[in-house]
Amino acid sequence: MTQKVAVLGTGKIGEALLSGMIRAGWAPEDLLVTARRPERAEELRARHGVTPVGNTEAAKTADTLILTVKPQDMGALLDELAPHIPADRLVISGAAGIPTAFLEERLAKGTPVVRVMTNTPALVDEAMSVISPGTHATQEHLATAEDIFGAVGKTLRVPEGQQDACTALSGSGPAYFFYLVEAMTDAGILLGLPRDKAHDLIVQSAIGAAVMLRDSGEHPVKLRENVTSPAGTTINAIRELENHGVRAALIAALEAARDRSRELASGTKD
Ligand SMILES: NC(=O)C1=CN([C@@H]2O[C@H](COP(=O)(O)OP(=O)(O)OC[C@H]3O[C@@H](n4cnc5c(N)ncnc54)[C@H](OP(=O)(O)O)[C@@H]3O)[C@@H](O)[C@H]2O)C=CC1
Ligand SMILES: O=C(O)[C@@H]1CCC=N1
Repeated sequence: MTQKVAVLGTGKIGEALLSGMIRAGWAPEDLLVTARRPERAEELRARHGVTPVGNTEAAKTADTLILTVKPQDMGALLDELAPHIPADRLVISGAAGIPTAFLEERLAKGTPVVRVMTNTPALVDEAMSVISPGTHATQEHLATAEDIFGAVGKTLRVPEGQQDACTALSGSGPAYFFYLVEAMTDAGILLGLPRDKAHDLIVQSAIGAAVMLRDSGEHPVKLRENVTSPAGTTINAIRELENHGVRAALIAALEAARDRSRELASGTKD
C-alpha cells in the first residue's frame, strides 16, 4: 500500500525537502502539505502538485508526519495534532533544539519519534541530515527517515545528545560559508576587482576547495599547506587570520550556536 507522507509547516526547509522527495521519485499525490496561510498552501500546490490539507487531516491520514515549523511553534502545533495522530504513526521533527522527549510527552503514549537536523543545501540534493531516534523509534523508523532525507543528500545517525552540536556545525554550517564568501567578495572589491568578478572567483575557489575536501582523502591541513608557499602570499594572509583570532572566533561562534540550540529545547524561547 502507498505510504502517505505529510510535511507540516511547509516553509523553507519543508519545501526544500518536499521538492527533493519529488525529484527522487515520490509521487506528488502521496505528499500532503500544511501551511498557516492559504496563499502559501496554494503556492505549494502550484509549484509541486502536492495536496494542501489542514493539520488535523494530515494527522489523521499520513503514515509519516514531518514537522518543520520553528521551534517556538512546535508546542502549539503538537497540541493541535496530538488528539488525531494514531500512536503507530511515525512523527519526525526537523526543528532545532527540540528534544524527542518534548514530542513524546505531547503525543499518544508509544508514538515513534525521530529527530532530524538537515540544512538548506537540501535544495540542491547536497544536504547533511543527522538523525536520532526517540524512545519508541525502531530501526525501521530510522530507515524511513533515512529514506526521506536521503532524497536530498547525506544522512548520518547520531545519539540525540550530539544533536545540538550537529545543529551548530551542519544545520547552521552553510550560513558560515555564505558569510565567508560575502566577506571575501568585499575584500576583492577593496583590492579593485568588480563585484561580479570577485564573486565568481571566490565561488569557484569555494567549489574547488569543497570538492578537494570531499574527494582527495587529504587532511585539510595538508591541503592548506599545499597552497602555502615559503615566503609567499598565502602565509601573509594566514598570519592576518591568526592575528585577528579567526580560528578562536569560529570555535566561539559554533559554541554559541550549540548553546542556542540547547536553549530552544523548551520550545518557548523567542
Ligand atoms: N532554515 C534552515 O537553514 C534550517 C532550519 N531548520 C529547522 O527547520 C524548521 C523550519 O525552519 P524554516 O523552514 O527556516 O522556517 P520557515 O519559517 O520558513 O518555515 C516554517 C513554516 O511553518 C509554518 N507554520 C508555523 N506554524 C504552523 C502551523 N501551526 N500550522 C501550519 N504551518 C505552520 C510557517 O508559516 P508562516 O509562513 O505563516 O510563518 C512557516 O511557513 C525550524 O524548526 C528550524 O529550526 C533546520 C535546519 C536548517
Ligand atoms: O538558525 C536556525 O535556528 C536554524 C537551525 C539550523 C539552521 N537554521
